[in-house]
Amino acid sequence: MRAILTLNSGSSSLKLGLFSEGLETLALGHVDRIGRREAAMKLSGADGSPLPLPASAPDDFATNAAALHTALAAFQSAFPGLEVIAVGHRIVHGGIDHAAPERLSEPLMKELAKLAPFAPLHQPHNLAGVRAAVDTFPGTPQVACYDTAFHRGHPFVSDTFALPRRYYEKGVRRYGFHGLSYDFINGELTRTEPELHKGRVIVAHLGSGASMCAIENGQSVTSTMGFSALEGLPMGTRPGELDPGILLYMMDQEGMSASEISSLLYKESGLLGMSGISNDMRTLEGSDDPRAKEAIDYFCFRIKRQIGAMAAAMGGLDGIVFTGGIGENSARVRAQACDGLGFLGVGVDAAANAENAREIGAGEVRVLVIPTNEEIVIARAAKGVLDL
Ligand SMILES: Nc1ncnc2c1ncn2[C@@H]1O[C@H](COP(=O)(O)OP(=O)(O)O)[C@@H](O)[C@H]1O
Ligand SMILES: CC(=O)OP(=O)(O)O
Ligand SMILES: [Mg+2]
Repeated sequence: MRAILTLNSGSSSLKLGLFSEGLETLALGHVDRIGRREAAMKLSGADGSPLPLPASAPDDFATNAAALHTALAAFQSAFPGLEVIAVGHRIVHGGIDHAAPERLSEPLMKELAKLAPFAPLHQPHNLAGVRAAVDTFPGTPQVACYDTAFHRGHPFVSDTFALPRRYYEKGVRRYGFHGLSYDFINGELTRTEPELHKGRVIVAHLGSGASMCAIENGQSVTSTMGFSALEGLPMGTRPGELDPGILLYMMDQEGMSASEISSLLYKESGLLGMSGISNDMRTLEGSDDPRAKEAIDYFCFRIKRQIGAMAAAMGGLDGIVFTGGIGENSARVRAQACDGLGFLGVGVDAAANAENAREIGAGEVRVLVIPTNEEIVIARAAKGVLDL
């Protein structure tokens, strides 16, 4: 069986997708906590039912490459005769120049590696995923799909910081991320909501990483994430928007090094840092600790602020789409983020919201819940680029 494989390698997780040449989903995989003893893999077939897992050995998930091999072995036993004809990769950062998916080559890998300092939690792992796939499938074409690409056409005011111009020239710009997810939602709106698609829509991608994007007539206007995946909304372990004076204070007064600050910002802040309990929204929602409530309140308040800001950026609002693990599943977050926005025409129907219904709005502004699918965007791009 000929298939397209998609990979999304994160710092401690690996997501895989297996698609037929006709782009039907054959299987999905998710490996969590790579490199830790509690590492775990979940595989599901086309209908979402779990696929059998092979017997596991201690080193199966020791590294990204090991996790990839383990997951592939499981796919191979579930689909005898599996032949991977292309591998598509989520590459978080495409920099200034890469605005469309493209075939990976050694020179391109070198160029993309130079962007690693811009996305230290993602880019090196994405590229390690490419290396592992090249080793596993020598000669098989590999395609890069950039998380930044969706935003490359946004206007200059959304692309720049108010720093001396030389930094802009050096690439210190607002890139924006989660573009594969926004691309998917945008495509769904084109297909199912053509009128709304022509209008002004805010998409809130709320997962472990979280961002929002204002999309007008299918084009990214502005996004909460900028230069790095740290800006904007608070996230599982990242703080989101922060006064840069705090970083100066940490360096000058607390004597913190760049790597200590980096660890604080990427791994110890956000929902985890605020609550002191967990980076996982489900756990926080299940907790009666007041710090869990405060962390959720802060998360929702920042989303609400951004809805107002983005509506202003577009001169009005026709729809809001919630997506990502939290956006798709947390009725509490959706309700709280939209609470008090009646002046914008935003309301939420409590019963529909509680059921995670597709349409949850109760005002003039459409409010939708649409599950994202970054994997299919990668598979489509691989097929398109390689003309399969
Ligand atoms: N039923 C639920 N209620 C609230 N939050 C949920 C629910 N299911 C998943 N989540 C949250 O979604 C987040 C993970 O989102 P996801 O998009 O899967 O992450 P990733 O960015 O790793 O792909 C976690 O905070 C998780 O708690
Ligand atoms: C860019 C980003 O934050 O990605 P993720 O949500 O996968 O962490
Ligand atoms: Mg994500």
